Amino acid sequence: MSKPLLEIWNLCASYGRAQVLFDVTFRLHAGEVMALVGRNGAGKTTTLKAVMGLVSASAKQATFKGHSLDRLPTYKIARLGLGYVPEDRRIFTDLTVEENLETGRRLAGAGRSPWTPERLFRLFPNLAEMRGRRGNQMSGGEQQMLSIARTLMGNPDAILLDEPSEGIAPVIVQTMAEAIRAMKAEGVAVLLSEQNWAFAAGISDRACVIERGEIRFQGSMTELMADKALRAETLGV
Ligand SMILES: Nc1ncnc2c1ncn2[C@@H]1O[C@H](COP(=O)(O)OP(=O)(O)OP(=O)(O)O)[C@@H](O)[C@H]1O
Repeated sequence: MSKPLLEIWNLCASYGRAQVLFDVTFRLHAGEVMALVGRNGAGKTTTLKAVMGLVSASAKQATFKGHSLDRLPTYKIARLGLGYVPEDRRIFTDLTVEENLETGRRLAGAGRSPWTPERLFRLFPNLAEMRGRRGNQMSGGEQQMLSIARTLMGNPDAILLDEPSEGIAPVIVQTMAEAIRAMKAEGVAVLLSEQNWAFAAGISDRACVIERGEIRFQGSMTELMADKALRAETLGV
């Protein structure tokens, strides 16, 4: 397998005196979709935030494209090409879809074709139909897609998506799945934190199972699908 794009070892994090991540270790390879799955409160969001430097880690060894992330502030991590879409949809509600996309624009790395609004509208056809609409007139699912599209405007090599299917209508969940597959086809690696097992299983190549802040499994999605006992114990599915 190719050299990992993102590599995390022994990540530990606490809120006050309560430790919530214990030696979390995983790798994300270029062009793959990996699901970080686990029950409510297992530590998925904290893992993504700690990778991005938004939660301070008591121990962290992380590299992205060979650069150490250990002491970098969040904006520098993002500039290396690691995009992050939090659960709470960071869009500008007073701006239109097109204006929101412009706020995310950054130059693409050498040899890569940059994301443009037109390319993103092919990925998210429903955003194309509302390009002049303001964020505050969009549904939660539409805002979620805009948040992802805006992050792609920064031309990341990989993107961390926190629960993209949460609280959105089933028809939009399907569009979201197609968009994630298309992102992968365009060469963007995706680390997806998810509680929606069916959604994660349908689009991911590999999976990490996190339970009470510890990684219990890392392997192919096919392997995890076959391990009914582990799924029942750690995910309840
Ligand atoms: N700001 C905070 N202060 C204190 N404890 C927190 C904070 N955020 C999360 N926690 C706790 O840390 C643990 C891990 O939470 P985290 O949000 O990372 O889990 P999760 O797997 O993403 O769950 P969810 O799907 O509910 O977001 C939980 O026990 C949670 O209660």
